[in-house]
Amino acid sequence: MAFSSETRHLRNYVGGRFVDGGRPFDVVDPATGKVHAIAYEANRPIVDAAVAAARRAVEGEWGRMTLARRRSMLVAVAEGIEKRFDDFLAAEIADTGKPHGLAHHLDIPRGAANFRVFADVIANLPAESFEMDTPDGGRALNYAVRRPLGVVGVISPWNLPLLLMTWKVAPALACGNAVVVKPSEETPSTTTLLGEVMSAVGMPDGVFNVIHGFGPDSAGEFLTSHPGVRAITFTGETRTGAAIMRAAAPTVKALSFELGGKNPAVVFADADLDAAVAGLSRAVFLNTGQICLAPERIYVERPVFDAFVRGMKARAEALKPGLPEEAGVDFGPLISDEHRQKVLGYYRMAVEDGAQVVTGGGIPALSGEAAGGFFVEPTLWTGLAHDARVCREELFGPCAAIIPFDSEEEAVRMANDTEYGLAASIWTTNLSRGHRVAAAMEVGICWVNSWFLRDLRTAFGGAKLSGVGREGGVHSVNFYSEPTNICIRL
Ligand SMILES: NC(=O)c1ccc[n+]([C@@H]2O[C@H](COP(=O)([O-])OP(=O)(O)OC[C@H]3O[C@@H](n4cnc5c(N)ncnc54)[C@H](O)[C@@H]3O)[C@@H](O)[C@H]2O)c1
Ligand SMILES: O=C/C=C/C=C(\O)C(=O)O
Repeated sequence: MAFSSETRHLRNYVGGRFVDGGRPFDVVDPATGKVHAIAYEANRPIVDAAVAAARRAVEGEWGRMTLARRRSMLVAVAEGIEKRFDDFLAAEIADTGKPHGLAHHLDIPRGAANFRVFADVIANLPAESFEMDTPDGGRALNYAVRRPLGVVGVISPWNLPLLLMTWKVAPALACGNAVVVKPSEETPSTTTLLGEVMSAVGMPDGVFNVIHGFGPDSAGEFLTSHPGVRAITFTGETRTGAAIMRAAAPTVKALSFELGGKNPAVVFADADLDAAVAGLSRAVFLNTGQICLAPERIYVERPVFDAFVRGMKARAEALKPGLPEEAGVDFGPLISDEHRQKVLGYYRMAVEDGAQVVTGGGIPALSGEAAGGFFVEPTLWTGLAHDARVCREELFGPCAAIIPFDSEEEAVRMANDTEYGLAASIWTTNLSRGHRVAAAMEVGICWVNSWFLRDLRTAFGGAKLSGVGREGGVHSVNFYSEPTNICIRL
């Protein structure tokens, strides 16, 4: 599969080779609305074969490999991605329509970085150890060794396809597991390419498997209900997480979920306003708002409210929508027409609920190929009640409601008044306030005077309906392996 002009065929990757079979389905380029690839939906026998291949890998060469060798395989995968950087870039851009610069700076480099980081993390783990008295006056030593879980199912979304998939695959492999990955049906290309890289670097057969398809009654459900899979790691919508939990319950699998959000940002009057406008306009509009960490509610202290809104409006209106490779384009389409209809429905709902539309609210006028793409305008609202539906439900679009507040207490209360709890972003130059408000946020990740600044060793995940568990650094290791305590009478 060279990522050039012709329609690509994305096959399932099982036991170290691409296999025939499965019902074909179209993969659409959201920037043009045109089909650019055909993927093959894995049926139950293909999923069974993938799980069996993964099992054999864990029990075979991969399971017996030294840590040093396993780590060097992870580094080889990172290098393999870098070697085919342009192919990954073209594949990610074709699936998502995102601007070239964004995929170039974020998605593909992070795909490689995820493998390097976990090759390091796994080499630097302390072993737990406790010495104890025995009832007869002797001594015993306890220590724990980590063992892989076995076969791990990875289910990933479409917004940052390579980044979010490798964020799970890399630590799972670092811990000695084998994986069966089901990428989003909207964005199957980079995961398929990773299969080619795995073969090229000599990864043992079955360590990495790819099954394409959908959720219910398709590859996703076959995987999450499979008795041979010991754990499911999932990123996506909260209600999909609930469905996966049900499917996984009869075989009591370990679960790690990174789910939806309705993230708040809080801008205090003492903030560096230019920095807040620059930081939050990036946060709201990057990847066309399709980042789980993006704020969709911005609370602004009243004295700086008007100036903040003016600044955000100017930034929104300076964005240039268009085809990914077009010069100056920094704003891509939404992932699908279906998602666009959902976002536009919320745009209408905001107006019905009394919003003043500061900017946007519709579809940009584009000509040429981009006219067939799934674009919407970057959109900002004021005048919405804090409990309006647009302020409560995740839109996953390039938009935010901007709401004034008068006291720190009120800001904290409104920010936390949500069933989600993924991320928050606080803007202030008051050091004590920054620490205080950050610690009061009911979220998994809180940034102060920044957003989406990532140290991959830190805990990442969501509170409340935004997730189950934490990944990142040792937190990933704690999910993808389990300790066996060994107690030795001395
Ligand atoms: N918390 C995070 O780190 C994080 C990161 C990125 C995206 N997200 C969330 O992801 C959502 C957007 O992504 P999406 O639309 O691809 O999510 P989604 O839940 O629709 O799909 C995610 C994946 O789950 C699969 N799936 C769907 N139904 C399934 C089922 N019943 N059984 C098994 N698999 C099933 C899909 O095919 C896809 O691969 C947003 O809600 C966003 O907030 C969260
Ligand atoms: O859309 C969600 C973005 C999640 C980001 C990460 O999981 C990460 O940076 O590791």
